[in-house]
Amino acid sequence: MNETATGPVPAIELRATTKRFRTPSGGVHTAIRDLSMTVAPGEFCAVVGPTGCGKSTTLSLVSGLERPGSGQALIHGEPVTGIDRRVGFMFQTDAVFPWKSVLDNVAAGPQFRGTARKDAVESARDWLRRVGLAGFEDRLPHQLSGGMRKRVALAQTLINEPEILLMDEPFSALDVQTRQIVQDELLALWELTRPAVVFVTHDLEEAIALADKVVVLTVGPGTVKDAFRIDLPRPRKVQEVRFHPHFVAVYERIWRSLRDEVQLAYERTAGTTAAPGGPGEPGPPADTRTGDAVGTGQNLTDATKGHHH
Ligand SMILES: Nc1ncnc2c1ncn2[C@@H]1O[C@H](COP(=O)(O)OP(=O)(O)OP(=O)(O)O)[C@@H](O)[C@H]1O
Repeated sequence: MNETATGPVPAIELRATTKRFRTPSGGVHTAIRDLSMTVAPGEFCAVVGPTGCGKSTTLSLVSGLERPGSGQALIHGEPVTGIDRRVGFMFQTDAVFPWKSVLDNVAAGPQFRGTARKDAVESARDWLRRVGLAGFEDRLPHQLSGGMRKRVALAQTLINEPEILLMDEPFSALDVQTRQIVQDELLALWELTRPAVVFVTHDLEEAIALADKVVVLTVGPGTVKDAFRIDLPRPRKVQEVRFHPHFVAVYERIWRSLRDEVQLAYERTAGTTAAPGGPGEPGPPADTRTGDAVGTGQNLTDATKGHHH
């Protein structure tokens, strides 16, 4: 797919955004530099990159929590000027009211947006059923398992029917089995309303299993290094898609791009005496060819077919 100008207006667009923060010591830290990317309406985009490269900062520009120092963040072609009701969030930590029941937590969003309590509660019941929590409406959040709390968070976010869904490592605190279940639930629910998604993760397997497109950021200040199209069939089950014949090839291709950045980030934090072998290779054993890192970011590589444009 060609990402440039002529297509429909992207749901999300970052145009050459740069973001600098003041550091406690009075210096300036550039978190992202000249970062450009787009997400089409209904597209599921995962963003991977080494620690500290600016993934969360990128999300905060889309959410309106932060403004770019230069460049532009756009939603449906309009500059982001603040928190937008069309945007939903899900973060690593759950944003629940601990003193409210599960039902009231899920109903809170629509009520805040002006829906009458009765309708909000009815809709919350529907969403709790969809995430498999019928019967748990009266529990308090702390009376649920971590996986169940994630489902509450999903219901809480999706009940507002966001056109854009921003997720910052939402499942990283879960054990592997629970994570896979909740990932499948996310995909099934996403299919219902198809928001445009930006999903930040450290886990390349998760990124590929979920996304239509995986964007690799460079070591900080982050900018887009590569973007890979993931042409695995949908609907997907994350456990099954891992065994798709293309999956390992896709993984290797993207890891080759990501690996150098991870290595650089590691060497920075380890000083000049980086341990040989560095951070190691997560995931499937790769047939390790070194270093044919590609392109300058704006090209979209079809990871399943292996062309670099
Ligand atoms: N409000 C802030 N003030 C100062 N520096 C910040 C601020 N927010 C982020 N940074 C710095 O900007 C850089 C990018 O941070 P960010 O959280 O976006 O990275 P990340 O890729 O999400 O990291 P991780 O993968 O570790 O979660 C980091 O060096 C961070 O310390």
